[in-house]
Amino acid sequence: MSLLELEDVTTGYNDVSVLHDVTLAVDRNEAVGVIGPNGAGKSTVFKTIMGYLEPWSGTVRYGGEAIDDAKPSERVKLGIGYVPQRENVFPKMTVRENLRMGAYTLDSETYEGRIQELFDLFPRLEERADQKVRTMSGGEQKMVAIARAMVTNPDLVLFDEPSAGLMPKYISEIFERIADIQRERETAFLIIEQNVPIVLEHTDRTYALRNGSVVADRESSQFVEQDDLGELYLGGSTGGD
Ligand SMILES: Nc1ncnc2c1ncn2[C@@H]1O[C@H](COP(=O)(O)OP(=O)(O)OP(=O)(O)O)[C@@H](O)[C@H]1O
Repeated sequence: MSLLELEDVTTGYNDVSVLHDVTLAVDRNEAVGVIGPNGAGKSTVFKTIMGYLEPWSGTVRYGGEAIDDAKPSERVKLGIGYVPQRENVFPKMTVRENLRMGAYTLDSETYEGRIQELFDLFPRLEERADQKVRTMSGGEQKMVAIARAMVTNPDLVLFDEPSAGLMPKYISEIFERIADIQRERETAFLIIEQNVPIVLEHTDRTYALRNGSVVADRESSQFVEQDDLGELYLGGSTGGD
């Protein structure tokens, strides 16, 4: 049984459908990428998983149970973490205060233990625990955003464009931390990326979306070997494989 499953999900905004029969799964401790051109529906997939959008048809299951009726906050309690692409930190607050904001569902004893575990995972954040986040580098701010999503000890983290706005060396560092988290916490990741080579290098499997449909679902290494990425991205292929 997969940790997360979307089965034949169709949804959209107002009366315009954006996703068409999207079927997607993430197993425990798996890193899965979602790629596709602008407007393909990647963020819409995330909004549907978090419960900000309801499926018009189809189902979202987590741990084998349908969660279509669960509010976003209930999905966080079930174990789904989310790192949005923008506005993912509180810039005027310190690192510690940002982590506290991620912990609103925890009692204070659990929270203190959790924070120490996170500081062990992100030593640079412990050194800067009392620094205001807006004074930190882009890479460090992204570390804060990941750590904040990890406070509730999720089994699955949705990560919207880890590489956005970062220099290459920070991008590598972010993906190394994701790999550390996977290794140490057995957390699964579902990652939207515009930086296709990076996501294919760092994930086990990847879905390609185009016009709201899944046009390919393969082991990430297979995308590189099959050499049809340009075609999938720019059009020409309409079927799955
Ligand atoms: N709140 C909204 N109201 C109406 N339409 C929307 C809304 N959000 C997204 N859309 C539309 O849904 C489609 C898919 O958008 P989505 O943001 O999911 O794509 P994306 O693949 O994440 O794109 P990008 O890579 O540019 O972020 C687009 O046509 C977009 O205009």
